[in-house]
Amino acid sequence: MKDFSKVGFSSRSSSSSSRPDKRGGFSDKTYRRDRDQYPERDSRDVRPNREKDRSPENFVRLITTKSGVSERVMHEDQCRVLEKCGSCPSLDISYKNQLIQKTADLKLRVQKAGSDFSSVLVKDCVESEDRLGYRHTVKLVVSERLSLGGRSFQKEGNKRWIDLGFYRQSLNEVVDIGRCPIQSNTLNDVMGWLRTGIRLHNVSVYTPRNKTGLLQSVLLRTSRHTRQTLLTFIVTKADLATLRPLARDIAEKYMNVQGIYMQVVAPGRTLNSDEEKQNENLTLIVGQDLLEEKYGNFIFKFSAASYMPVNPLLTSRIYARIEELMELSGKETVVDLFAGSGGISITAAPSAREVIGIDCSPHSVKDAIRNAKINEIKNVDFYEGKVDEVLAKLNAEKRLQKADVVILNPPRLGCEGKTIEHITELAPKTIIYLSSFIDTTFKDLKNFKKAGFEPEFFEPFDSSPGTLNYEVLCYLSKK
Ligand SMILES: C[S@@+](CC[C@H](N)C(=O)[O-])C[C@H]1O[C@@H](n2cnc3c(N)ncnc32)[C@H](O)[C@@H]1O
Repeated sequence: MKDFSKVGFSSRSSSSSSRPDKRGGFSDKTYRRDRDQYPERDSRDVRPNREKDRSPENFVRLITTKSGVSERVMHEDQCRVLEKCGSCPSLDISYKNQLIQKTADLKLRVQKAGSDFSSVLVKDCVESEDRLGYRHTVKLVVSERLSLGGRSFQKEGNKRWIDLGFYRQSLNEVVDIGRCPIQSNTLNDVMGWLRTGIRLHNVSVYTPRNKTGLLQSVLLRTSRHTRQTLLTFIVTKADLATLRPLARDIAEKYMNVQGIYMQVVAPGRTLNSDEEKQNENLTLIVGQDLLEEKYGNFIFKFSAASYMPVNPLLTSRIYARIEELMELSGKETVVDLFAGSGGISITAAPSAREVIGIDCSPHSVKDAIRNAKINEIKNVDFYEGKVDEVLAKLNAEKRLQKADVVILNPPRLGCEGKTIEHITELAPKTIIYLSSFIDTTFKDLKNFKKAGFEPEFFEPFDSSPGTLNYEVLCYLSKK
């Protein structure tokens, strides 16, 4: 276990050279100089707020047309690549108005979804207590710039410029996100060490044009509670000889880095969510394989391969709200579908008779079982497999034929196969659907409605301030 009182930079290396030191490590001074090339702020024009632009309709229009947002609120954490990156179109709109905008956006989508939902109440968007620095998991593309301002780096010997970021909208170019204001400081610090380390350890970067190079992207996840961080290098081939010195150096320099992994993915191929979940080619290079996070009063340990929510403080709030909506008296059977590492199951368990959690990821189920043990929860059973298959099996074996409450939190495309049929066979009084992609959720809600489950309200939660994303709790009851 690492000593978390020692967070931040280590001062163990005294070398000030920009080359690796005798042990192959790089110096703090080099790191700081590299970091200063990516300033956090930039000066921008502040345009006056105009009262007439503040109606919800205007906000929806402003974000969808992208033409001249007229309310700009400068705050000290302004992002220097706001427009280039494009991920946070409402970062410089006041937070109060971001919430109004998201509520209005949901109302519009509910209206558009048709007459099935037109009379359903849409509640106000619940705020995120962390408005900046809330993002605790991210996947970043690694790219190497070969020239800057007309100067070629290659012609100047071993100088290199490494970018970590996202593909620029509609262009095949990576925008380095600098010190990203919506990202936790821990992740921003690790990114700084990464840029320096990749450069000084001479790790080659994959270039789609030439189809050469080793490092494609990095997955980072960190804990708000302990700052423990796990890092995964996504590479084109297993090359531990190259990656191990870099991994050792980063783990030694940055005390929060708990474990560093390598994952091999075919060159240039996008890592789809199934591959991320299966993680067959995941190898631990240095350190330990778990980080510890806290939601509400419960402790959770996550491995690098299981699903981990992005905004921890808001996640605690959503779990607490789900538990409240379940109205449990201690006699109920609760079924938690797409249960991940067990967050909802474990939060609900103390108020229920029993909880059954299902997820297809073996890593998440392993984490969920461990998390139940850590929190001394004994009335939860987790099952691994596809939701529709496991529900059918549990029903056939008479292990699960009835439930009082079903909570489901599926991935982007919603429910597959006979999932909805199997849920309605359990005859729950309440169904709670937590959705990150409301447009695809309407399809499932229509099927629930056909089976007699009416949506009573939609409650949005601002999981990603500054961006257009939010999550929605849909509360359904049997009519
Ligand atoms: C949005 S996450 C749910 C997270 C979880 N509710 C939590 O609070 O951490 C979606 C989960 O669904 C799982 N999953 C995706 N497709 C599935 C399927 N067909 N059957 C079972 N689980 C699935 C993924 O492994 C992932 O853990």
